Amino acid sequence: MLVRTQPNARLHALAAVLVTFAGWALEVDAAGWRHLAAAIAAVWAAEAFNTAFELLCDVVHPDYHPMVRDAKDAAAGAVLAVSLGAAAVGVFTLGPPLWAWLSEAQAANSR
Ligand SMILES: Nc1ncnc2c1ncn2[C@@H]1O[C@H](COP(=O)(O)OP(=O)(O)OP(=O)(O)O)[C@@H](O)[C@H]1O
Repeated sequence: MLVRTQPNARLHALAAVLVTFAGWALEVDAAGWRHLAAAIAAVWAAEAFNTAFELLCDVVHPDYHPMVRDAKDAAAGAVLAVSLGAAAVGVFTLGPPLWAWLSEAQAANSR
């Protein structure tokens, strides 16, 4: 349902697939997989709660209300915060092996 109805969830799904592929290609170790899996799960959980909250708001108060606006904005902010944290986990987990792979490829090219 999330992927079908929420454009952001489709982006999260694409990011999860890309990160999983990168982790496999870069041979991330068990600790790295733990961090990546926790980050991906946290983003999906936040997205699911945000969607549930938006649907509830729309049922309880379909008309415009500044408090509904603020409540929805706060819930969307939570998704953004978790997504930024997940991006940082991705950079710190995939960055070093990616850097090592790029350096190796460059050294092999210059030989
Ligand atoms: N009933 C409402 N009253 C006031 N503002 C609202 C109301 N419904 C939505 N908004 C505003 O519009 C924004 C988008 O709300 P909507 O329910 O369309 O979520 P969405 O487009 O699925 O967003 P998201 O990207 O957070 O999933 C909210 O963050 C809020 O600022």
